[in-house]
Amino acid sequence: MQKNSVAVIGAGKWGQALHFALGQKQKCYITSRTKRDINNFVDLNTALSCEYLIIAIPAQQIRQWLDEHFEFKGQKILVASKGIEASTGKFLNEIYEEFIPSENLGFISGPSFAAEVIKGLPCALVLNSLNKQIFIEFEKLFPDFIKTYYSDDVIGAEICGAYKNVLAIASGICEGMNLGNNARVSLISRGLVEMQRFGSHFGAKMETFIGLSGAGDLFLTASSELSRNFRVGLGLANNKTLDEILEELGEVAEGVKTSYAINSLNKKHKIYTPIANEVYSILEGKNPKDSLKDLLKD
Ligand SMILES: NC(=O)c1ccc[n+]([C@@H]2O[C@H](COP(=O)([O-])OP(=O)(O)OC[C@H]3O[C@@H](n4cnc5c(N)ncnc54)[C@H](O)[C@@H]3O)[C@@H](O)[C@H]2O)c1
Ligand SMILES: O=P(O)(O)OC[C@H](O)CO
Repeated sequence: MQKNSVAVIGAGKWGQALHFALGQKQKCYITSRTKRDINNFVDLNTALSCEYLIIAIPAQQIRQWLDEHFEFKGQKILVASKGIEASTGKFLNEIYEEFIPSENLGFISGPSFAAEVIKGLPCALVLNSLNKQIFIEFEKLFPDFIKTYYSDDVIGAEICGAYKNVLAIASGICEGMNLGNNARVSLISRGLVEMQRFGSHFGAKMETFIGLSGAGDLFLTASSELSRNFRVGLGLANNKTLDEILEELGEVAEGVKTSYAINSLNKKHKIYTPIANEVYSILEGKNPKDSLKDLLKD
């Protein structure tokens, strides 16, 4: 393993933004499935030999990627994805822990549009790990324009990062239906309560929901067309099919598959999640106007 070396795995929007950010203080490698014309682009084996890895591949692809490509050699890993595995209902920390010891794992959360990070605009992020040493080591790698906070609430961060994407779809639907600011903010506020109810069932801490990982990322994602998930919602309200929306988007919108995962988890654990239920139903073909009626009377 190359001591003190850093690599980003996955050269999508977020991988490239993190590569830019981490490249401010030290050399930062990047790799992806297909070769890209990016500074310090390396093959996968070179990246995997780095001491510090930041993995930014879509949530639904993580298990297969770890299974087929990853070899644990003591690397310290920061997970940059946000989502829940639809086929199993597992949170990303649960998947990673099947392959890597938890003391080597950290998880990024908080409001962070890649499009702004790649311009060097300021933001604040949370690095979540059960091992504070992971935070101490990764914190030093981040540039001055990103303020990092520590939390040990890994499950809380994972749930917030995943759930807010589903709520952003709901908010985009609300916006696309021209329901007004009162409706959108009511939806976001009740979404925060719903996300906290869901998360506390799995042991997440209350403080996580009112901080950057929870309210912070939810307010950002559910109120801006920069969000891919919000744009999925706009498309659904405008009667586009999901296939059309995803094709136009050309990037991952994690909230779609995550809403399937939440639908299974809330049935299994009997958690009351009316907004996520309606997003799931709309993705399955329900008319958003019927969802609105049901949400107002539920
Ligand atoms: N874009 C953002 O603003 C942002 C911010 C925070 C977190 N995230 C999260 O980061 C993750 C990645 O998002 P993104 O914006 O980079 O998405 P993206 O659609 O821009 O890129 C996804 C990348 O993953 C790669 N990929 C897809 N399948 C793969 C596989 N099987 N093996 C290896 N690589 C594969 C693709 O080639 C692509 O480079 C998502 O979970 C997202 O929620 C994104
Ligand atoms: O564009 P989205 O909806 O995937 O959101 C990106 C980030 O998660 C915002 O923090």
